[in-house]
Amino acid sequence: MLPELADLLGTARVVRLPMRTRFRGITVREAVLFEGPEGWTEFSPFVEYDDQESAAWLHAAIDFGWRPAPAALRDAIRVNATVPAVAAADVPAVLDRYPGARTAKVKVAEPGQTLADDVARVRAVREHLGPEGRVRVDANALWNVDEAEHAIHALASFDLEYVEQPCATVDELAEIRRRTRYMDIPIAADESVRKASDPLAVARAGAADLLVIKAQPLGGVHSALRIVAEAGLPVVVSSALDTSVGIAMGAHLAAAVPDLEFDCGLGTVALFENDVADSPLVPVDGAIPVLRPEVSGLRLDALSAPDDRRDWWLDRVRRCYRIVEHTTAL
Ligand SMILES: O=C(O)CCC(=O)c1ccccc1C(=O)O
Ligand SMILES: [Mg+2]
Repeated sequence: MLPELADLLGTARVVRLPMRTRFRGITVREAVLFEGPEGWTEFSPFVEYDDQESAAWLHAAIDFGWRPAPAALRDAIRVNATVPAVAAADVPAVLDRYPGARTAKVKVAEPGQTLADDVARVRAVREHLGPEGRVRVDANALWNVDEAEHAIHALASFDLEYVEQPCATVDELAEIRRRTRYMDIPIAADESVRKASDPLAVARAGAADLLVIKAQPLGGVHSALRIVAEAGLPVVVSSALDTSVGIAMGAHLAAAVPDLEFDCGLGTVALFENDVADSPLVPVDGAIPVLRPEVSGLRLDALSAPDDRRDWWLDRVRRCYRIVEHTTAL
């Protein structure tokens, strides 16, 4: 199942996509695309990740390009709008890029901002979506337990669907979950799943009500599906600021999850100025279709990364391939 390194590298295209709005400190996102027998696939670990962590992302890329996807149980996936840590006044412009979305995920706890900024942003989202909208927030592990308790209490009046990764560790998640139980707001684990040596530890500890599941960091569609089955918790399938190709990987995972009660974080192509497909996987009527987008050669050329970045990424692919070779379940 594992392709030869030369075959992998032979189809590699390294692209750079400018973002419309800064997200997680990122204004330009780089990705490697490969074309396997199943179609185009993506490798895009964040630049600061080490090779060990990035190897799971390469495993995922190979899985999606070289192994048939599991049977799809649905042909469209409802997605949430993703609202970066923008000023409240800019919220309507962000939400307008997600036509038909009934759910929004709002970034909070951004370094350099205050709880008042978070409250104003979440209020603006709630006002825009109306009482029937679903509003969730994501703190990316940036609060300690006391800060989280204070912030969740301040945000509770906006009727939160859940709070994603309020604190960093499994113990802290368990503690904040105990402390906020009276508010009846579920706690979701993201980094505690995708960056943990044991992605099931948080479920086993009873430290979260639901899990955020991402195909690339969890080693691909098949291995993520196994984690979903073993965790026994509800899941949200999300992504990592991918091109339409990586989003398609997430859509195929979401399509195969037995129970999908939450809208998925697969609408983020809307945050980019450009994409590798003429028909990008952006939400229409609040959903994306489960398909592999047609990648455009012209767009790949226009979005090509400069030579030094291409060399950096291909070296990274070589190093990660050596790790995958020795650990693979493919
Ligand atoms: O879930 C979403 O709405 C979009 C994806 C997202 O938020 C994200 C994208 C890149 C890196 C981290 C995260 C995150 O969920 O923390
Ligand atoms: Mg998250």
